[in-house]
Amino acid sequence: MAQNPVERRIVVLISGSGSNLQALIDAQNTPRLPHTRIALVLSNRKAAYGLTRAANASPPIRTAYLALQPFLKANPGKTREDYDREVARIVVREQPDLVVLAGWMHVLGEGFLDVVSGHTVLQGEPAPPTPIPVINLHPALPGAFDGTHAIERAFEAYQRGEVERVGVMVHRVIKEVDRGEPVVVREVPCEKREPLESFEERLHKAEWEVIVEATRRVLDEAKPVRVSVEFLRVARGG
Ligand SMILES: Nc1nc2c(c(=O)[nH]1)N[C@@H](CN(C=O)c1ccc(C(=O)N[C@@H](CCC(=O)O)C(=O)O)cc1)CN2
Ligand SMILES: NCC(=O)N[C@@H]1O[C@H](COP(=O)([O-])[O-])[C@@H](O)[C@H]1O
Repeated sequence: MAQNPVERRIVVLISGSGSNLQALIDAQNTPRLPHTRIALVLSNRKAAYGLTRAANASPPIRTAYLALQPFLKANPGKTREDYDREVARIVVREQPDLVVLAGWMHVLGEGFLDVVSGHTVLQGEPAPPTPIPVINLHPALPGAFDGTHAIERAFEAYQRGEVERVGVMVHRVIKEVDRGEPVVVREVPCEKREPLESFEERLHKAEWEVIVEATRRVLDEAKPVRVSVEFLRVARGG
């Protein structure tokens, strides 16, 4: 009797519209992302539409909100590192197999990274049994346009002839921003003199594929799942 595949759990961190979160929601428990469930969506912006996407999912996905400035105001004397540790506490409680940064616009410091890697144990919380991998979606190719507004910066550099290639990547998250090992890299075509909007539309479509592919790849490293023929048949509405 084949064992029931072990479910893989992911936590997704967002700050905005959540179109990449939506790609993950839609891919859950399909052959693209088998036996995988989003356990929690955490946003650092209350108005992030991604929170609505999570609530509207079927079944609904639990959400949480924690922003840096309100946290500091509510906890006088606490620091950014304390905030990062609180983010880690929220995440680790879900016992995820993977954390995906899908438009999460906050640089995570050692307060977060040391907890999810198991190097630091939070008081009153069990340490994760194994280091929890963290990956980030970034709208640029490795080694260029680190940080925010990368789409616009890369697009303008291409139009000025300063770069010949643009694209998206998902990389592992380390302390150095956008310098972690690439997991999936996808070049996105760009046309000279095309409007930014048409490039952005093409780039986002690539992101929605790359984020699912990268999530599957990293999950399979730790908990490989062979998709059963029966699962495929049911998934295809057979
Ligand atoms: N330790 C890491 N943290 C994060 C990484 C990473 O690679 N290592 N990736 C980023 C995502 N990101 C680009 O891909 C990115 C997001 C935000 C910033 C940034 O400068 N944020 C400012 C606040 C900006 C704002 O609120 O609009 C900040 O954190 O002070 C840089 C890069 C996610 N985190
Ligand atoms: N530096 C990180 C960064 O710029 N991330 C970018 O935020 C957007 C989130 O869109 P979404 O909220 O619709 O998923 C995406 O374009 C992603 O590449």
